[in-house]
Parts: sequence; C-alpha cells; structure tokens
Amino acid sequence: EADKPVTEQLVDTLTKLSGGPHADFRANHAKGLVVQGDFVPAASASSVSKAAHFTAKSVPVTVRFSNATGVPNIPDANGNSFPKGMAIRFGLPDESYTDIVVISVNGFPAATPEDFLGLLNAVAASGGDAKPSPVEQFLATHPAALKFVTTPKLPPVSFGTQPFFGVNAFKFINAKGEVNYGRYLIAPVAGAAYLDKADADKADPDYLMNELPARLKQGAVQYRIAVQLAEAGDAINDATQTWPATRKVVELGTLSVRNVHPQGTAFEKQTMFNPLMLTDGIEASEDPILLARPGAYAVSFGRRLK
Ligand code: HEM
Repeated sequence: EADKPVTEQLVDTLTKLSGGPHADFRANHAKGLVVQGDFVPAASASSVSKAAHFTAKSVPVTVRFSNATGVPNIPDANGNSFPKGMAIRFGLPDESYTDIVVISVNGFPAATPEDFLGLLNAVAASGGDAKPSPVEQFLATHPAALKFVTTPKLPPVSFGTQPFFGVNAFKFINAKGEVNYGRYLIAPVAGAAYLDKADADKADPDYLMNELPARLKQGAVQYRIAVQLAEAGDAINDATQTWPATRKVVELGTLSVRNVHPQGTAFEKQTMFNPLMLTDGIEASEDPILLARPGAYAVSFGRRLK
C-alpha cells in the first residue's frame, strides 16, 4: 500500500471509511444531485480575469450538489455528510469548459495530501479500545485538523441556502496581464439558513435532495460568485489558513440554477469534475492540496467506470 502514490492511498482510505467499494459511485461526495442553469458575469469580473465565462454575456452551467463521504445513501443531516459540496461546470463559447469545485466549510484539515492521508488513516484505525485513539492523537498534534473537525456541522434548510468556499487559491490574470491570487466565495442569494436541532433530528434522510427539485418549481435558485483577493504575505498555498475577512472581494457574477438535469444519474457517473480544468485567465496556485486533487479524483473516476 505504501508503494502506491499518495493520491491512490487517499482514495483507498476514503473507500475503506465508507464501507466500500460502492460500484458506480464516487469514493468521496458519493451522494449528489445534478442540476442545470446559467451564469451571467458581473461587470467587475473582467477586472480580475480575462477568462471567457467572465466576459461572455451568459454561459450554460451544470452543477452537482453533494454530501461528503463515499457512502451513497448517507442521510443529508448526518454529521459525516459535511462538508457539503458544489461542483460547477461552465460551458465556454469555444465548446470547452472549466470547473469550480467547492465545499461548505472555509478551510481544510490538512495543508498537504500526506497530512490528509494521516488524518484519514487515523480515523480508519480508530474505533478500537486504544485510549487515546489514533484520531485523538492525530488531532492533538494537528490544530488545523482539530479546527476543521470541530467546525459546527449545520444542516442547511436547502442547498439554495448554503454558502460554499473555494478553499484553494488560484492565480487570476486579467487582459492587462495583472495577476491576483484569490479564493472563490459562493453566497446563496436567498441567504444562509440552517435547520434548528429539532428539525435536523427529524429530517428525512433525503431532505436536501428532495427539497431542491421542489424549490426549483418555484423559480431559479441563485448564487453570487465572488473572489477574495490575497494581499502580500497571505498564505497562498496553505488551504488550512483562511485570510482576514477584510480582504477585497470582487463580484464575478450570478449563477442561476433552473432545473434538475434530465439524465443526472448517467451524467454524474460519466463525469469527473476537476478543479484544475481551467481556462485562459485562471491558473493553479502551488497549493499541494489543490495539485493532488485531480490525481485522486481520476483514481475514483476510473474505478467507477469499471
Ligand atoms: C487532497 C485532498 C482531497 C482529496 C484526496 C479529495 C478526494 C476526492 C475524491 C476521491 C472525490 C471523488 C471524485 C470523483 O470520483 O469524481 C472528490 C470529490 C469532491 N471533492 Fe475532493 N478531495 C480533496 C480536496 C477537496 C477540496 C479542497 C475540496 C473543496 C474545496 C473538495 C471538494 C470536492 C467536491 C465538491 C467533490 C464532489 C465533486 C463532484 O460532484 O463530482 N475536495 N474528492
């Protein structure tokens, strides 16, 4: 096992933690719902990036909302179903596409894939009689992981009331060649809203997956996509470190989800969202977590196609 690339070991441990393998499903964020809509850029978007979806009039989007873990039927209010996920694919005017893949927590438990594997392996090794357990030992020596796992897991009223965060930084380049590093912030236009404990305790296991189609019958579900820009000295390549809320935030545009994807189940099986599927005007940072993601996703994707 230790001879395998860390990305493959990560997928193996995620699979083990979910009681898998679960044929046809993702090794993480297995339970999801695919919807469609469009994105209309804000006038300010081109000041940050020359990317085609920030200068076009409007582009089509396909979005997959998801629960964490590789458990395909995890209840939507279950603590392990956090963070929630949102994967967005923008269709570009030249027929290519670019993706944004974000979570409902502003931060990550580990700065490197090796450290993330350490956390997951410690979780997998826990549950026995050892005190402190391997995961307790890991958390005692890894403050970022402790912060992440103790972040309140608030079940949203709807995917349409859940904010999402890019966590990893990207390098944005505008038409003048000016460079900024930034992280995506995605805010629901309906505002953030969560279930209280009583409602969460009695929530249907599929309440989120059922709520969104019902909400879409009343009209579009919208999000404002923005980017928080780093200042000199901010940690660009460490997903465990959030930046001060005082950093400049530039509006990129409005995403409107309009309908459930008519062939969502086939689409999600055949599709790998990829945070490094970028387009001219957006480049990867050197964040090792970001750089590890496509490799891990590809292992999971390859296994579900088998
Ligand atoms: C080294 C760190 C990470 C590992 C090993 C990892 C692993 C995975 C794997 C194996 C999948 C399934 C992909 C597929 O089969 O198509 C996945 C999906 C996903 N990941 Fe990660 N991930 C990592 C970091 C992140 C980060 C930092 C974010 C967000 C900021 C994120 C958000 C998501 C989302 C939203 C999905 C679902 C995508 C979809 O709907 O297709 N992950 N992850």
